Amino acid sequence: MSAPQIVMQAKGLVKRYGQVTALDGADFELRAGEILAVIGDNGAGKSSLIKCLSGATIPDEGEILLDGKVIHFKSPIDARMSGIETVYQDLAVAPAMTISENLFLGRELRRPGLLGKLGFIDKKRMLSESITRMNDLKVGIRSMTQAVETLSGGQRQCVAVGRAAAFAQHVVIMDEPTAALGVKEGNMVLELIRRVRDKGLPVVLISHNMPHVFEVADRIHIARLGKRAAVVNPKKISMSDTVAVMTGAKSVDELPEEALAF
Ligand SMILES: Nc1ncnc2c1ncn2[C@@H]1O[C@H](COP(=O)(O)OP(=O)(O)OP(=O)(O)O)[C@@H](O)[C@H]1O
Repeated sequence: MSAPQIVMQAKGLVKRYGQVTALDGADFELRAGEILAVIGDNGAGKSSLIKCLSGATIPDEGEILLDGKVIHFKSPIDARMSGIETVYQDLAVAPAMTISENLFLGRELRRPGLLGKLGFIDKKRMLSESITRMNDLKVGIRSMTQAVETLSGGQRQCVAVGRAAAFAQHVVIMDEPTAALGVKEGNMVLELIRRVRDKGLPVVLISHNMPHVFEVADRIHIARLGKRAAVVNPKKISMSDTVAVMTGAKSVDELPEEALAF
């Protein structure tokens, strides 16, 4: 079998907040075409890891590589410019704006301006592009001119995920995208996450929801005490063994070799 293509990698990340060491030499590896779930107990360092990968925080030590090249993100804008889109837990959508306006929030399309000036916002083009991009991902929302506040929680989450997927060139990172959703809505978002992967974008999925993780993940990165404790294959390990490693009740050495997916 040929070696998997590594899209994003982190080696020995350290992040300290005063006395607290949130990341204590954490490694990370995202492969092309996969959904990589990142799980861990509260305080294991998941958010800190994701913040380093998405440019929201700068690690104190260690390095991050994109397509094999070392990168130094100084802000989330740097990460975005490199094709990494993040869907945050607190859903950065503007409720009173339409779906189309939300999709292009912060990157509005404009008509060419006169004398080199910035032109007016091109709502028509934004609308037609929104329809194309959302149809592409099969997000079944009838009208892109609907205000986001008229949507259900699951549909709003689909807009947030769809927005990230529509603009990401490299990687989509999602922080708890199915938290606070009902069963049907959660499934709708999981379906969309699969479509994002199948479109060719690798996905990093941070989640506490083990059934969801086992349903969609190709590999599971287990974070523990600021490190990567293991990467496991959800098809070869039980949920209870995964949780046992996550909580420290079981050591990685106790797992059968086939369960590991480093
Ligand atoms: N801005 C901060 N200031 C101080 N301590 C922080 C900060 N951010 C994180 N920490 C600490 O770093 C450790 C790791 O936190 P982090 O949020 O990365 O973990 P997590 O796995 O995402 O946890 P959770 O599942 O609870 O969100 C925790 O002990 C946390 O209290």
